[in-house]
Amino acid sequence: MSEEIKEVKIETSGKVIQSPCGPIIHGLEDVLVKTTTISDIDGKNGILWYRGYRIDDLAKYSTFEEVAYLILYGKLPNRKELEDLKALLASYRDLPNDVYTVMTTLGKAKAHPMLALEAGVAALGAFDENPSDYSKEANLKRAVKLTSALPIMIAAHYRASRGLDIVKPRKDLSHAANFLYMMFGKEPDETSTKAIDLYLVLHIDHEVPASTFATLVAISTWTDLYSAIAAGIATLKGPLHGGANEAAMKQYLEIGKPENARSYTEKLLGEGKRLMGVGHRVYKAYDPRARIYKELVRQLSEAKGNMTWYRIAEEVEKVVLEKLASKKLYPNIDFWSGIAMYLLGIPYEYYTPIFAMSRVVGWSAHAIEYLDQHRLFRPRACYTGPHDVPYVPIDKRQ
Ligand SMILES: CC(=O)SCCNC(=O)CCNC(=O)[C@H](O)C(C)(C)COP(=O)(O)OP(=O)(O)OC[C@H]1O[C@@H](n2cnc3c(N)ncnc32)[C@H](O)[C@@H]1OP(=O)(O)O
Ligand SMILES: O=C([O-])CC(=O)C(=O)O
Repeated sequence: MSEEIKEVKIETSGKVIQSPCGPIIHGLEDVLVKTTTISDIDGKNGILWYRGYRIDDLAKYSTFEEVAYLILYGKLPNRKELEDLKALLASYRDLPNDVYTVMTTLGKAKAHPMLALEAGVAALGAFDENPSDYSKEANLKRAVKLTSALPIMIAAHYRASRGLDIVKPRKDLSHAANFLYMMFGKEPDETSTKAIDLYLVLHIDHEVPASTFATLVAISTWTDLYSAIAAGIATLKGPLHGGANEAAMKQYLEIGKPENARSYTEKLLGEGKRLMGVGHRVYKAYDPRARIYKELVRQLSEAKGNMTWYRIAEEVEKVVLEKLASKKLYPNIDFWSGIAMYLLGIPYEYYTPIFAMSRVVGWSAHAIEYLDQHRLFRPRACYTGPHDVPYVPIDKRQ
């Protein structure tokens, strides 16, 4: 590593590893990679803003379509702008037959739907009408197209995995209602639609988590938006990130009943293991999205007449607050979100895909924003192996 790089002074509040070449900011904690006007997090006080609006207000008053407009175009839409976006989303409610085939083939093969979604998004990219157009307008159109496409892909995978015929999308339903309609083949009730809609509002963007960074790294090479989104999906899948919603629900299923929750949680923590749906790199307070969605889960559980999963999570939460709050570890959104999906009859492997169905908007917005302040991401590693090792011909090697 050159002297010049060694001499760079790095100031960070994150964890630093001292290497022979200088400090390494472990996991890039608190490293700034871009400026943004899309979202902001106050991790100390547990506050999240989208384009300056508090998440609490948007969760209370806005639908997914409105918030998608806000994230993509930078302002809350007036009625006409909202209707135009809904019409555009509806106009894109279709997939090329070959993309359906990718999703149904992988569904029948019981491939994890996140893997299938990576493949589906890449396949959709192959059908782009004008792949050499990298303009902001073209990418915004692609972002809307992808937003319409992901729920269709997920529902097609789900139905094929259960040996069911696919249900084609309807243009007259909201984004959330159309998704449930394609999953279950009947128009959903208002409570179920609200549960999905709020889930989508709360997941739409979150500054630069691992998946958004993966999207940014990809787009920084001037690759296409589909490839960058596929990178985001690949990264979201992991249980330390979006995959935690699936992992948290599996924990609750293992616990089985509220009476088992305390001993299960204490045992797991006693063994030094991680509780899924707990902790966050940025929030050192209760995740504001978790606070909002917890209330929806409570209401949905009451409406469905099934309080078991809410009660289990509540018991686990008590232990977390007693034992982990001193380490500033609190439930995150994934702690609560899976329970709502479970109550809607959605199998747990689809919880992270539904996260992606929303986050595709944030990934796209960040990719488009980054292209305006673009520079290739290319960090360095500190090489700690030998140099100039004498070459030994294969027959003389030990
Ligand atoms: C939408 C989302 O992506 S939200 C995050 C979803 N992910 C999860 O819920 C998975 C569980 N949580 C975790 O693994 C972590 O909290 C992460 C990955 C989210 C963030 O972790 P980091 O900021 O990297 O914290 P780090 O790994 O350095 O952990 C700090 C300390 O907290 C502990 N810790 C962190 N999370 C947990 C947890 N879920 N359960 C128990 N202990 C935990 C670590 O063991 C470590 O303890 P130590 O200092 O005594 O060694
Ligand atoms: O911000 C993070 O690191 C993870 C997260 O909560 C999200 O992506 O929604």
